[in-house]
Amino acid sequence: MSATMEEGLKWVTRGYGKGHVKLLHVRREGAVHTIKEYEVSTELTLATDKDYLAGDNSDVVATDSQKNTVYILAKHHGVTSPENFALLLTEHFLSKYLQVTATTVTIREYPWQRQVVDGRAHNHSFIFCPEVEHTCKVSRKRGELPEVWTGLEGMRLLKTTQSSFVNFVQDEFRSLPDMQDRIFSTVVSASWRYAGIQNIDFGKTWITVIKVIKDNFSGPAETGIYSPSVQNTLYKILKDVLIMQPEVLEMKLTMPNKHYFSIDLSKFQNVGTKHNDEVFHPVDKPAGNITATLGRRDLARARL
Ligand SMILES: O=c1[nH]c(=O)c2[nH]c(=O)[nH]c2[nH]1
Repeated sequence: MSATMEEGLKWVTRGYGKGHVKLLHVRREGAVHTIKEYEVSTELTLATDKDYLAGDNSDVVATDSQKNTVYILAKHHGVTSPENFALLLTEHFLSKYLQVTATTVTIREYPWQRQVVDGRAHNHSFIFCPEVEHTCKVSRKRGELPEVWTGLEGMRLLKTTQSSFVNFVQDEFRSLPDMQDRIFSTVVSASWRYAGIQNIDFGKTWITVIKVIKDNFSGPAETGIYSPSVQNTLYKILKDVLIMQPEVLEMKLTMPNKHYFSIDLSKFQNVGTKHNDEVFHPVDKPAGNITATLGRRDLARARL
Protein backbone atom coordinates (compact mmCIF):
# COMPACT_ATOMS: atom_id res chain seq x y z
CA MET A 1 0.00 0.00 0.00
CA SER A 2 1.76 3.18 -1.05
CA ALA A 3 0.56 6.32 -2.67
CA THR A 4 1.85 9.78 -3.32
CA MET A 5 0.00 13.02 -3.29
CA GLU A 6 -1.46 14.29 -6.52
CA GLU A 7 0.86 16.59 -8.49
CA GLY A 8 0.59 20.26 -7.52
CA LEU A 9 -0.93 19.68 -4.06
CA LYS A 10 0.64 20.05 -0.61
CA TRP A 11 -0.44 19.74 3.01
CA VAL A 12 -1.23 23.00 4.75
CA THR A 13 -2.11 21.33 8.07
CA ARG A 14 -2.56 17.74 9.15
CA GLY A 15 -3.42 16.30 12.54
CA TYR A 16 -5.79 13.97 14.32
CA GLY A 17 -6.71 13.24 17.91
CA LYS A 18 -9.51 12.84 20.44
CA GLY A 19 -11.73 15.79 21.24
CA HIS A 20 -13.30 16.57 24.62
CA VAL A 21 -12.04 13.70 26.76
CA LYS A 22 -13.82 14.31 30.05
CA LEU A 23 -11.98 13.50 33.24
CA LEU A 24 -12.50 13.98 36.96
CA HIS A 25 -9.42 13.48 39.12
CA VAL A 26 -9.82 13.10 42.89
CA ARG A 27 -6.74 13.55 45.07
CA ARG A 28 -7.37 11.97 48.47
CA GLU A 29 -5.17 13.22 51.31
CA GLY A 30 -6.82 11.57 54.28
CA ALA A 31 -10.22 13.14 54.75
CA VAL A 32 -9.33 16.12 52.54
CA HIS A 33 -10.15 15.54 48.90
CA THR A 34 -9.23 17.83 45.99
CA ILE A 35 -10.85 17.60 42.56
CA LYS A 36 -9.97 18.66 39.05
CA GLU A 37 -12.45 18.21 36.21
CA TYR A 38 -11.01 18.72 32.73
CA GLU A 39 -12.05 18.39 29.14
CA VAL A 40 -8.91 17.40 27.21
CA SER A 41 -8.39 17.41 23.44
CA THR A 42 -5.31 15.82 21.89
CA GLU A 43 -3.85 16.17 18.43
CA LEU A 44 -0.91 14.37 16.81
CA THR A 45 0.85 15.04 13.54
CA LEU A 46 2.78 12.11 12.08
CA ALA A 47 5.96 12.16 10.01
CA THR A 48 4.24 9.98 7.44
CA ASP A 49 1.05 10.73 5.55
CA LYS A 50 0.36 7.16 4.33
CA ASP A 51 -2.71 7.04 6.59
CA TYR A 52 -4.28 9.90 4.63
CA LEU A 53 -2.97 8.96 1.20
CA ALA A 54 -3.21 5.17 1.21
CA GLY A 55 -5.27 4.13 4.21
CA ASP A 56 -2.17 2.57 5.80
CA ASN A 57 -2.71 2.86 9.57
CA SER A 58 0.55 1.29 10.69
CA ASP A 59 1.87 4.56 12.22
CA VAL A 60 -1.48 5.65 13.65
CA VAL A 61 -1.83 5.89 17.43
CA ALA A 62 -5.60 5.50 17.55
CA THR A 63 -7.60 8.40 18.93
CA ASP A 64 -9.03 5.81 21.32
CA SER A 65 -5.48 5.11 22.61
CA GLN A 66 -4.93 8.87 22.98
CA LYS A 67 -8.08 9.00 25.13
CA ASN A 68 -6.80 6.12 27.27
CA THR A 69 -3.45 7.91 27.65
CA VAL A 70 -5.25 10.88 29.20
CA TYR A 71 -6.79 8.64 31.88
CA ILE A 72 -3.64 6.59 32.52
CA LEU A 73 -1.30 9.61 32.90
CA ALA A 74 -3.82 11.27 35.21
CA LYS A 75 -3.85 8.12 37.35
CA HIS A 76 -0.02 7.79 37.44
CA HIS A 77 1.06 11.42 37.74
CA GLY A 78 -1.95 13.16 39.25
CA VAL A 79 -3.34 16.42 37.96
CA THR A 80 -2.18 19.79 39.30
CA SER A 81 -2.87 22.44 36.67
CA PRO A 82 -4.17 22.32 33.08
CA GLU A 83 -0.79 23.59 31.86
CA ASN A 84 1.26 20.96 33.71
CA PHE A 85 -1.04 18.15 32.60
CA ALA A 86 -0.93 19.34 28.96
CA LEU A 87 2.88 19.53 29.14
CA LEU A 88 2.98 15.98 30.52
CA LEU A 89 0.80 14.68 27.68
CA THR A 90 2.75 16.43 24.90
CA GLU A 91 6.04 15.15 26.35
CA HIS A 92 4.60 11.62 26.55
CA PHE A 93 3.32 11.52 22.96
CA LEU A 94 6.65 12.77 21.55
CA SER A 95 8.87 10.50 23.61
CA LYS A 96 6.80 7.32 23.24
CA TYR A 97 5.99 7.53 19.53
CA LEU A 98 8.93 8.46 17.30
CA GLN A 99 6.64 8.81 14.28
CA VAL A 100 4.95 11.81 15.97
CA THR A 101 6.48 15.11 14.82
CA ALA A 102 4.16 17.54 16.61
CA THR A 103 1.40 17.47 19.18
CA THR A 104 -1.09 19.89 20.63
CA VAL A 105 -3.10 19.39 23.81
CA THR A 106 -5.87 21.77 24.79
CA ILE A 107 -7.63 21.65 28.16
CA ARG A 108 -10.71 23.34 29.58
CA GLU A 109 -10.99 23.25 33.37
CA TYR A 110 -14.41 23.08 35.01
CA PRO A 111 -14.64 25.80 37.67
CA TRP A 112 -15.22 23.78 40.82
CA GLN A 113 -14.48 25.47 44.15
CA ARG A 114 -14.31 23.97 47.60
CA GLN A 115 -17.48 24.72 49.59
CA VAL A 116 -17.18 26.92 52.65
CA VAL A 117 -19.61 25.90 55.42
CA ASP A 118 -19.95 28.11 58.49
CA GLY A 119 -16.68 29.79 57.51
CA ARG A 120 -14.78 26.48 57.23
CA ALA A 121 -13.44 24.85 54.05
CA HIS A 122 -15.30 21.60 53.44
CA ASN A 123 -13.23 18.40 53.16
CA HIS A 124 -15.00 16.89 50.19
CA SER A 125 -17.85 19.07 48.93
CA PHE A 126 -17.56 21.51 46.03
CA ILE A 127 -19.60 24.17 44.29
CA PHE A 128 -19.59 25.00 40.58
CA CYS A 129 -18.61 28.68 40.18
CA PRO A 130 -18.63 29.52 36.50
CA GLU A 131 -17.54 33.12 37.03
CA VAL A 132 -14.37 32.53 35.02
CA GLU A 133 -13.15 29.60 32.93
CA HIS A 134 -9.54 28.42 32.67
CA THR A 135 -8.24 26.90 29.44
CA CYS A 136 -4.80 26.13 28.09
CA LYS A 137 -3.13 25.03 24.87
CA VAL A 138 0.30 23.40 24.72
CA SER A 139 1.89 22.78 21.30
CA ARG A 140 5.19 21.05 20.87
CA LYS A 141 7.21 20.12 17.79
CA ARG A 142 9.88 17.44 18.03
CA GLY A 143 13.22 19.02 18.95
CA GLU A 144 11.65 22.32 19.98
CA LEU A 145 10.47 23.79 23.26
CA PRO A 146 6.74 23.66 23.99
CA GLU A 147 4.60 26.72 23.40
CA VAL A 148 2.23 27.24 26.33
CA TRP A 149 -0.86 29.46 26.19
CA THR A 150 -3.25 29.97 29.09
CA GLY A 151 -6.76 31.23 28.39
CA LEU A 152 -9.31 32.96 30.59
CA GLU A 153 -12.91 33.21 29.43
CA GLY A 154 -16.27 34.48 30.53
CA MET A 155 -15.36 36.89 33.33
CA ARG A 156 -18.41 39.16 33.31
CA LEU A 157 -17.95 42.52 35.02
CA LEU A 158 -20.15 45.59 35.50
CA LYS A 159 -19.69 48.92 37.24
CA THR A 160 -22.25 51.68 37.59
CA THR A 161 -19.98 54.74 37.51
CA GLN A 162 -16.37 55.86 36.96
CA SER A 163 -16.68 55.27 33.20
CA SER A 164 -17.08 57.82 30.43
CA PHE A 165 -16.76 58.00 26.65
CA VAL A 166 -16.42 61.50 25.19
CA ASN A 167 -14.71 63.48 22.40
CA PHE A 168 -14.94 60.77 19.75
CA VAL A 169 -15.35 61.54 16.04
CA GLN A 170 -18.14 64.03 15.39
CA ASP A 171 -19.56 63.69 11.89
CA GLU A 172 -22.77 62.94 9.97
CA PHE A 173 -22.65 59.27 11.07
CA ARG A 174 -22.59 59.98 14.81
CA SER A 175 -25.71 59.73 16.96
CA LEU A 176 -24.19 58.81 20.33
CA PRO A 177 -23.86 61.79 22.70
CA ASP A 178 -20.80 62.28 24.89
CA MET A 179 -21.27 60.10 27.95
CA GLN A 180 -19.65 61.58 31.05
CA ASP A 181 -20.88 58.88 33.40
CA ARG A 182 -22.06 55.55 32.03
CA ILE A 183 -22.42 51.90 32.96
CA PHE A 184 -19.41 49.83 31.93
CA SER A 185 -19.92 46.10 31.48
CA THR A 186 -17.84 43.52 29.68
CA VAL A 187 -17.11 39.79 29.42
CA VAL A 188 -13.34 39.49 29.56
CA SER A 189 -11.47 36.88 27.58
CA ALA A 190 -7.72 36.73 27.66
CA SER A 191 -4.91 34.46 26.59
CA TRP A 192 -1.21 34.72 27.27
CA ARG A 193 1.88 32.94 26.04
CA TYR A 194 4.66 31.93 28.37
CA ALA A 195 8.27 32.69 27.56
CA GLY A 196 9.39 29.22 28.70
CA ILE A 197 8.40 26.40 31.02
CA GLN A 198 11.20 26.29 33.61
CA ASN A 199 10.13 27.08 37.19
CA ILE A 200 6.83 28.64 36.20
CA ASP A 201 4.01 28.56 38.70
CA PHE A 202 1.05 28.63 36.29
CA GLY A 203 -1.44 28.84 39.16
CA LYS A 204 0.26 31.93 40.61
CA THR A 205 0.30 33.70 37.23
CA TRP A 206 -3.41 32.87 36.83
CA ILE A 207 -4.26 34.46 40.19
CA THR A 208 -2.16 37.57 39.39
CA VAL A 209 -3.83 38.06 35.98
CA ILE A 210 -7.28 37.85 37.58
CA LYS A 211 -6.24 40.41 40.21
CA VAL A 212 -4.80 42.79 37.59
CA ILE A 213 -8.04 42.61 35.58
CA LYS A 214 -10.21 43.24 38.65
CA ASP A 215 -7.95 46.02 40.01
CA ASN A 216 -7.94 47.90 36.69
CA PHE A 217 -11.66 47.47 36.15
CA SER A 218 -12.93 48.09 39.68
CA GLY A 219 -10.22 50.02 41.58
CA PRO A 220 -10.41 50.58 45.35
CA ALA A 221 -13.68 49.55 47.07
CA GLU A 222 -14.84 53.06 48.05
CA THR A 223 -13.59 55.19 45.19
CA GLY A 224 -13.21 52.88 42.16
CA ILE A 225 -10.99 53.72 39.20
CA TYR A 226 -11.83 56.02 36.29
CA SER A 227 -12.07 54.63 32.75
CA PRO A 228 -12.15 57.04 29.77
CA SER A 229 -12.76 54.12 27.36
CA VAL A 230 -12.70 50.34 27.13
CA GLN A 231 -9.55 50.70 25.02
CA ASN A 232 -7.69 52.52 27.80
CA THR A 233 -8.72 50.07 30.53
CA LEU A 234 -7.78 47.16 28.27
CA TYR A 235 -4.30 48.62 27.63
CA LYS A 236 -3.69 49.17 31.35
CA ILE A 237 -4.50 45.52 32.09
CA LEU A 238 -2.16 44.26 29.35
CA LYS A 239 0.63 46.61 30.43
CA ASP A 240 0.38 45.65 34.11
CA VAL A 241 0.44 41.92 33.36
CA LEU A 242 3.54 42.28 31.15
CA ILE A 243 5.31 44.47 33.73
CA MET A 244 4.45 42.24 36.69
CA GLN A 245 4.89 38.84 35.05
CA PRO A 246 8.26 38.47 33.26
CA GLU A 247 7.34 34.90 32.29
CA VAL A 248 4.56 36.22 30.02
CA LEU A 249 5.78 36.95 26.48
CA GLU A 250 2.57 38.33 25.00
CA MET A 251 -1.06 38.66 26.00
CA LYS A 252 -4.28 39.01 24.04
CA LEU A 253 -7.26 40.64 25.69
CA THR A 254 -10.80 41.04 24.38
CA MET A 255 -13.36 43.17 26.19
CA PRO A 256 -16.70 43.52 24.41
CA ASN A 257 -18.55 46.65 25.45
CA LYS A 258 -21.89 45.25 26.71
CA HIS A 259 -24.16 48.24 26.38
CA TYR A 260 -26.63 49.34 29.04
CA PHE A 261 -28.43 52.27 27.46
CA SER A 262 -30.16 54.92 29.47
CA ILE A 263 -33.93 54.88 28.82
CA ASP A 264 -35.47 58.23 27.96
CA LEU A 265 -38.39 58.61 30.40
CA SER A 266 -38.68 62.39 29.95
CA LYS A 267 -42.06 61.93 28.18
CA PHE A 268 -43.51 60.74 31.49
CA GLN A 269 -42.76 63.83 33.55
CA ASN A 270 -46.32 63.99 34.88
CA VAL A 271 -45.64 60.67 36.67
CA GLY A 272 -42.40 62.00 38.09
CA THR A 273 -39.75 60.54 35.79
CA LYS A 274 -38.07 63.71 34.59
CA HIS A 275 -34.54 62.55 35.20
CA ASN A 276 -33.74 58.84 34.87
CA ASP A 277 -30.47 57.52 36.20
CA GLU A 278 -31.81 54.26 37.60
CA VAL A 279 -33.50 52.27 34.83
CA PHE A 280 -31.35 51.02 31.94
CA HIS A 281 -31.90 48.85 28.90
CA PRO A 282 -29.41 45.94 28.75
CA VAL A 283 -28.52 45.35 25.09
CA ASP A 284 -27.03 41.96 24.42
CA LYS A 285 -26.27 42.48 20.74
CA PRO A 286 -24.60 44.22 19.10
CA ALA A 287 -21.73 44.84 21.49
CA GLY A 288 -18.63 46.92 20.89
CA ASN A 289 -15.69 44.66 20.23
CA ILE A 290 -12.44 45.94 21.72
CA THR A 291 -9.31 43.80 21.53
CA ALA A 292 -5.52 44.03 21.48
CA THR A 293 -2.46 41.84 21.86
CA LEU A 294 0.55 43.33 23.63
CA GLY A 295 4.02 41.82 23.37
CA ARG A 296 7.58 42.74 24.24
CA ARG A 297 9.98 44.68 22.01
CA ASP A 298 12.88 43.66 24.16
CA LEU A 299 12.87 39.90 24.64
CA ALA A 300 15.75 40.22 27.12
CA ARG A 301 13.20 41.51 29.62
CA ALA A 302 11.20 38.31 29.37
CA ARG A 303 12.11 35.35 31.52
CA LEU A 304 13.06 32.90 28.77
O1 LIG B 1 -15.12 52.65 25.34
C1 LIG B 1 -15.67 52.75 24.23
N1 LIG B 1 -14.90 52.65 23.11
C2 LIG B 1 -15.44 52.76 21.85
O2 LIG B 1 -14.69 52.68 20.84
C3 LIG B 1 -16.83 52.98 21.75
N2 LIG B 1 -17.66 53.14 20.69
C4 LIG B 1 -18.91 53.30 21.20
O3 LIG B 1 -19.96 53.44 20.50
N3 LIG B 1 -18.88 53.28 22.57
C5 LIG B 1 -17.58 53.07 22.94
N4 LIG B 1 -17.01 52.96 24.14
